Amino acid sequence: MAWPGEAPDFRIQLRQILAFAFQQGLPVALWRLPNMQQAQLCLSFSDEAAFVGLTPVLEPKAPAGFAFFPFRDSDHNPAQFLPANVFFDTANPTELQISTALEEEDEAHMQELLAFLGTAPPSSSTPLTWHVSPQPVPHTATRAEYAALVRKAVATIEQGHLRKVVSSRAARQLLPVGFDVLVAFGELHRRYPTAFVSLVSTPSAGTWLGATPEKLVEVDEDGVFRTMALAGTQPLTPDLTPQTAMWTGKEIEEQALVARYIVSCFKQLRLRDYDEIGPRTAAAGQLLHLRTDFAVPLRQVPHPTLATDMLRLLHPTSAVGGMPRQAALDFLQAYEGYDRAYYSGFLGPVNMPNPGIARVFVNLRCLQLREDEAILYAGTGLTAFSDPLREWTETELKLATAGAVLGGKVD
Ligand SMILES: C=C(O[C@H]1C=CC=C(C(=O)O)[C@@H]1O)C(=O)O
Repeated sequence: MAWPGEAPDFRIQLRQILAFAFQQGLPVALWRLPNMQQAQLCLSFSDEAAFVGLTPVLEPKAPAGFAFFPFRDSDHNPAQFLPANVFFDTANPTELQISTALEEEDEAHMQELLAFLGTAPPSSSTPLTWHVSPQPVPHTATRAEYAALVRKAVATIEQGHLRKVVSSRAARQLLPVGFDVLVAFGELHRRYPTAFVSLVSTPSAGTWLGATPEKLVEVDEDGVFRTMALAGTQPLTPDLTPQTAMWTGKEIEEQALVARYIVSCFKQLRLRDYDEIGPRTAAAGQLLHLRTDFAVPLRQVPHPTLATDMLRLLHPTSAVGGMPRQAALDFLQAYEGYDRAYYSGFLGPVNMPNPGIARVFVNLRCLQLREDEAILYAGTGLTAFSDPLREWTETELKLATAGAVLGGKVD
């Protein structure tokens, strides 16, 4: 349908929809795909309807919406799938797409939304008061605590119980005066053109902003399935380019384990025909990573549910958990010492705007907004060769990606 009322400017329109979602306690997701200019938004008319508990189904007949999954599914951090009741694309700002399958109670929300948009002042200064998670602020590790965690992981690897584990930590930073969540989204959009940039806000999960470089599972408009093995990190300094970067044995091993895990998932599904390109060096903001890209043309393989099956097998990948997978997850549960919540979970649009297209990313380089502070998250892949101080420095570099929208130093 046509945008109700005056369609002043897509930024103001996004602000109006976000203001409505926040005032009404409704879930909302705003995202910008890698290498695209336009942003898209999905608004749901019910917080309860977003609770699904199951890994989303990615096939074309499955519901359309935005997946927002935690690292570890729990009552504190429920798996969510925001139904696409309303879809807005800044490429097409005179239109608002409303789902045809609305429940009776959703109709009332729809009328309220239309009335709100029809009468809201077209102002770029409407304040936005985002949803805040009901969960407590997580423990934030000191440098000494993080070093102890890295040493414990290295010892466990040396004893032969693990090959790799990805430890992580959270950090807190006060929001700058006048912080605006939509301006921050725009800043991530501008700074990180090749990332998946997102703002997800629901009453139960709180508000998350991020710019992730890691694709988990994609099915594109040509029916091609893609995933990637991303690991190994070094700063992108002025004297370096992706072509000239050199990698240590530690980083090569770390990334190879992730690639091998993806291949083992294909094997489990008895899929032999896949393209594998890499590893190559890829830039992500101010960092470089090693990356292997995998692709499968779904129209040429007898495996129509490959994307859903791979999503179930891959999450959490060894780029955020470790190898062997269960042993690494058990180690993190026992020793990491804080709740990752939606950091290193996954997120992205499914069958939206069109059926058959899904783009799901790992929630990295992200932060969670509280009333007056941000919680930032970052992790590092550990092998037998990891050094505690280097790993701490690497988390600082990673925290700075999303932290760039806060100004000042993150501790
Ligand atoms: C766990 C994170 O990054 C992963 C992805 C790329 C490189 C990584 C690394 O070098 O450790 C991590 O596996 C994070 O950004 O918090």
